[in-house]
Order: sequence, then structure tokens, then C-alpha cells
Amino acid sequence: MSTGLETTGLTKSFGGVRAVDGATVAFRHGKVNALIGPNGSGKTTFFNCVTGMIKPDSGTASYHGRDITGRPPHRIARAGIGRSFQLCRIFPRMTALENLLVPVRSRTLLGRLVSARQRADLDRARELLTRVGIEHLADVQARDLSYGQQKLLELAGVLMADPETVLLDEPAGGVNPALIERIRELVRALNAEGRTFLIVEHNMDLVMSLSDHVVVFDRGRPIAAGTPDEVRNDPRVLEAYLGI
Ligand SMILES: Nc1ncnc2c1ncn2[C@@H]1O[C@H](COP(=O)(O)OP(=O)(O)OP(=O)(O)O)[C@@H](O)[C@H]1O
Repeated sequence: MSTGLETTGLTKSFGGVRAVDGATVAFRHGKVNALIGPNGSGKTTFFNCVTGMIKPDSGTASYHGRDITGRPPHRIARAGIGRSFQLCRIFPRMTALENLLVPVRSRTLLGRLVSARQRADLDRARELLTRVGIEHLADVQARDLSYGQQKLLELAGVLMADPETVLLDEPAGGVNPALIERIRELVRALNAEGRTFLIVEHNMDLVMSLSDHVVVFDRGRPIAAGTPDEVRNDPRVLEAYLGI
């Protein structure tokens, strides 16, 4: 079993609240992993710690055995981890296509000057819009896309950097059933091509149908991990969710 992203004793407090409390987790590399748990159990904070958005107070995060604890987001991205956000991060007045090109272009000055590179980026952006099924919306301003379409655009944006591991924060939240189905198929296909996924999601149907490995958080730390069937039948998980 190959491990990519791992944490040991990861901890982050906000004031008196231990949002992440000594979390030791190993995700399965090459697989679809899900991180689930009740509201406020620390999933997003955990995500933010491993992607460099916030610095943990203590503990470590590593990727393929290399320490990434507290590294800035661009360094972690360069190591091969891409992420989406719970609330879409897009530029509303830019078109869908422009949204995919902005982060790439601004990455290096050289990149901006080399037209062959620009053409390659443009080709890739169009290819990814097609891949997520919104190529017909390439020239539409992002603010005029539906919320689900914006999420697909954000996924395309994450894929622009060609990350080996993709972290998705609530990809199905607020998205209509048809687009949830598309997201499910996309994750399956991208995973079959070798991409690892780590998904924070409340939609249990999506989690259970998509994941190889599910980690359940409660009060800032994992309380169970295993296949969907294993966690579904775990009394600790039922207790955390239902308080029984
Ligand atoms: N920036 C912050 N300042 C203060 N408290 C925070 C901050 N971010 C998170 N928290 C608190 O940390 C705890 C964990 O929150 P977090 O958002 O990580 O949980 P979550 O599992 O992602 O929740 P949800 O499923 O509702 O998105 C909560 O009690 C939350 O109120």
C-alpha cells in the first residue's frame, strides 16, 4: 500500500477551540479518499493545514515521506497537491476560459513571454473545459455560470497545474443532481488515470459510491477509517453522527 499524504499529531487551535486535535492520518495514494465528519469536526481546518493555508500549532504533514509542514501553499502545490475551496474561488467578471489562464500566466514572467507556452496553456484550458463539460461556456463570464458550473470550472482550474493529488472541499455542496453525477464520473475517470483524490464531503451517497478509503473525523481527530462498508457499520461513526 503506497502512502502519499500523511499527518502525525496535527493540531490547530483557534482561541480555546481545538479545531484539529492531534490528528494522525494516512491517506491511500492512487485512491479516492474521503474525509467525513459532523459539522465543525475540523475537516476544513485539517485541509487548510496540509495545503499550507494555515500553519498547524504542532504535528507534521508529509507527502511521499517529505516534510511539508507549514510550507507555503505554492510550495505544496509544486510538490503535487492541488486543491479546491468550499466556496468557489473564481474571478466573476472573467470568462470561464480566462479564469483558467490567469493563475498559469502569472506563475512566471518567462511563462508570460513565451508564446508557445501560452498556446499550450490555451490548448490545455480548452481541453479541460471540454473535460468538465462546459466548453460551450468558455466565453461566458464566470458570474453568469450556475453554482454547479462554477464548481466544475474550479475543478478545471485545479487540474490546470496537473496535480498528482487533488483535494476537493465539498465538491457537491449546493450542486444539482445532474452535475453531482458529472462530478462523480469525472473523479472516477481522473482517478483511473492515476490521480489521487482526497474529498471532504457531506453528501454520503457520493462519498460511499466513490471512495476507496474513508476517514471519519470527530472533534478534530480521526475516530474511524476504512472502506465505505467498514465505516458505515462502525458504532463510533454512528455515535458521532447521531449522538447515540
Ligand atoms: N478561523 C477560525 N477562527 C475561529 N474558529 C474557527 C476558525 N476556523 C474554524 N474554526 C472552528 O474550528 C472548528 C472546526 O471547524 P472546521 O470548519 O474545520 O470544521 P468542518 O468539519 O470543516 O465543518 P463543516 O463540515 O461545517 O464545514 C469549529 O468549531 C469552528 O468554529
